[in-house]
Amino acid sequence: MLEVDQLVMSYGGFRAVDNCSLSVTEGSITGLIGPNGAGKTTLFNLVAGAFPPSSGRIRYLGEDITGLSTDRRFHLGLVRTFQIPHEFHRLTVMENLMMVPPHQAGETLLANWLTFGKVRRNEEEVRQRAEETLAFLELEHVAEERAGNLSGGQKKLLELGRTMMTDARLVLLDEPAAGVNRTLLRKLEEKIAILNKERGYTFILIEHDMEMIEKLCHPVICMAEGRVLIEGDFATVRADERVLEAYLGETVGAA
Ligand SMILES: Nc1ncnc2c1ncn2[C@@H]1O[C@H](COP(=O)(O)OP(=O)(O)OP(=O)(O)O)[C@@H](O)[C@H]1O
Repeated sequence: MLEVDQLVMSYGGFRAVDNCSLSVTEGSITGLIGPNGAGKTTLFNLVAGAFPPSSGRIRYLGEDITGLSTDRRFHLGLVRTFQIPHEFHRLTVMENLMMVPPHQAGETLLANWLTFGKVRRNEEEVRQRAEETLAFLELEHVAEERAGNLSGGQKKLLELGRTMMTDARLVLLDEPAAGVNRTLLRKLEEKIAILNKERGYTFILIEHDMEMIEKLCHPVICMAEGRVLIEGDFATVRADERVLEAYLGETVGAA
């Protein structure tokens, strides 16, 4: 579904992504792990189209998308989970779902109000989809709550819900477990698994929570110093000496 070929991203002279090649199979939940600074988020940004690579190519569903804007990628179903923009904290959970923009880039309140005008034409359809999404995520009881008042875990579920308001095919999840309590974490894992199995979403998931990676991801790709160290099932990757060394290097560095 996705092929990253010899991607390079340099910041000044520093290569955050350094000749990175990997592929992602449709229908998988691919885990992307690696020590801090390995280049995982930079790789996500390149795949989502936040900025262009210094060199290398990205192919998605057989098409070279290296030069495509974020919007075009979004229309092809390549979606990075929506953060809830700051100004949306004052809006309710329901409004946050109903105002998912057709374009992710430049997500501003004004742009969304303009979009809302269009959305009103098929408001019933959108409302129905939002209600289904709320039911799926078990968030109906906070439908009229302001998004800013939600817990960390509820916000992550809402972010997933906002993705579900689009026609996503490949979803990039950046640290979904961060700041989420154990109970909601289990729910988040369950919902990701259902979206994958029953609704056909393919996921790439950056995560430091190894329990979540072990439960959900196959394969697991470990990056270090901007490139792929190893890819395989969780047990194989965890036991690989190069992976241990990469993480150990991080621990020693931090100490
Ligand atoms: N805008 C930037 N300017 C300069 N250097 C950057 C920039 N963004 C990232 N880097 C550097 O690139 C390297 C890779 O960063 P990146 O955030 O992609 O790593 P990561 O694997 O996602 O790390 P983490 O797990 O800590 O989020 C790091 O050394 C980081 O300091």
